[in-house]
Amino acid sequence: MTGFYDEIKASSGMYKFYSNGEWMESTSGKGVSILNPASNESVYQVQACTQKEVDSVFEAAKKAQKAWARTPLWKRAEYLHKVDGIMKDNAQPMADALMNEVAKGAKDSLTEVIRSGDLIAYTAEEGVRYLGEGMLLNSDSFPGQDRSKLCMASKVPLGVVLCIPPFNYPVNLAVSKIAPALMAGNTVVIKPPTQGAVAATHMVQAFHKAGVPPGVINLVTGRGSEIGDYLTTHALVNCISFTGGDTGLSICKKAGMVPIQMELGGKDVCIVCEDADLELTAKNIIKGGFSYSGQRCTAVKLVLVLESVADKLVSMVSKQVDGLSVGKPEDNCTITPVISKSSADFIEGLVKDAEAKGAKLMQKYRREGNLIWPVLLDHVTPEMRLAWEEPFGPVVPVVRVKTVEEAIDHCNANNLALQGCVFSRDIDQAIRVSDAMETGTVQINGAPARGPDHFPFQGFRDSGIGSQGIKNSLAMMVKTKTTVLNLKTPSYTLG
Ligand SMILES: NC(=O)c1ccc[n+]([C@@H]2O[C@H](COP(=O)([O-])OP(=O)(O)OC[C@H]3O[C@@H](n4cnc5c(N)ncnc54)[C@H](O)[C@@H]3O)[C@@H](O)[C@H]2O)c1
Repeated sequence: MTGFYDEIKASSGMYKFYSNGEWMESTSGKGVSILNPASNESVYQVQACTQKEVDSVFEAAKKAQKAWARTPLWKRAEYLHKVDGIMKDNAQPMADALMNEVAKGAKDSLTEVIRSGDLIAYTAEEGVRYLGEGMLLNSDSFPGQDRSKLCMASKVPLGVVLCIPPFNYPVNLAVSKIAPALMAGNTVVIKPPTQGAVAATHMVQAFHKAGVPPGVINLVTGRGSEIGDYLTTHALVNCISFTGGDTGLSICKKAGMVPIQMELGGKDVCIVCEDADLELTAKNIIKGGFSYSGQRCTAVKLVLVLESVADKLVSMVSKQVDGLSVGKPEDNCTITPVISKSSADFIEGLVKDAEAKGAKLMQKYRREGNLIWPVLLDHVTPEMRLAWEEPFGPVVPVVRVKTVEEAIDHCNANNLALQGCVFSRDIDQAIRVSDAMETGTVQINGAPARGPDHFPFQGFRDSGIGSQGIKNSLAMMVKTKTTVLNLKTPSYTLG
């Protein structure tokens, strides 16, 4: 009996890439090893695709696009609903891959797959309504015009969309690009992160099994640093949808005349006012700062607390940090090994810098391989790197401020401006602070979060271009086309 995922793997054990409806092995004969963050040992191998293979997937995507755009909207939605069901029915191996590649807790790995299915289904539902709507404009509303021109504005596909997700949500942040792109009549080429590539490969099998036509979805694997530039500057790319870190800034500089969607890094601040509910605040700092070891773009990455309540808050948060579970993703620990040795070294560098400059570590710093025990750092000052840089690890710095304005100024002085949050019992004050914070989203009395996935989601300044969230993502996957009907004589509807 053959299994659902059998064909995505070669007899050598290496995972295949997917081009024009077929699972294939690269002619390079080379693989890219994927290291398990817990052991730093190779756990999977994916194909190191060649530039010629990149060309062929783009050609397949381009060739398939017109026929896909001609497929009725309801039918595209039907395919996506089918993918949702198939993904959920075959979720466990995909979740296992996530656990092995990116050390995400077992339960959270499964949740990512299920949430991704939900996102696909919601996008199909929203897509049939949103994309089905156009606009009719009459010329006589503009000064000096009569009603002899009728303008029909409709939403048309962009063409081939290149989707590049990051390691921390390689399935969810892939489908958040793929589903709106496909609904809008585009075809896609996906380049998953190296760690996360096997989970993404499993995900593509759900599209294959749902009968999505050849060329509509394609997947290439290889090191971003090796084929990344070739992909993003490819002549057949019509849109780049990217989520990741600083790499996005350099992609923006190199990309040509194509729409770009960027969801980049964050330094999400948590402003704690004097009248905040400290129990609620502490709970949210723990959840926001430490879940998935702080490797979330929306993790709380800096607490800015008013001096008068700082001692109490720090003590409450610190007690809960002591109670966090640390260990293996298989055991559903909150704190698991961070993605790589270089990431662990980077985080350690930030902690050591802060310690050397006088920050008070509330927990003893401890590291074994890529596993870093959670640590809260009090008395962090603007001279320390941790006050500004994104650790992407289980490390939360606290800066004590004299006024709310000082906290707002710190927030706005950072080029990273994804999300932030403010805790206050006074809703007028909370709104005032929220309005003054120049970040893409501000949560009032709650931790930063991307979900639910239909909420608009965007970063300001170096944190992004464009707005995602299901409806906004659909809007970014189309361009406007207008058809103007010119009448020989003006015509007016009289009722
Ligand atoms: N704003 C958001 O929605 C959001 C969500 C999740 C993660 N992030 C950010 O992502 C970062 C962590 O993820 P990461 O380490 O995977 O980011 P990264 O920038 O290192 O990698 C992101 C993706 O880019 C690929 N890549 C690398 N070099 C490339 C190149 N030259 N051309 C094209 N692609 C290339 C990688 O293979 C990966 O798929 C953090 O900064 C985090 O804040 C942002």
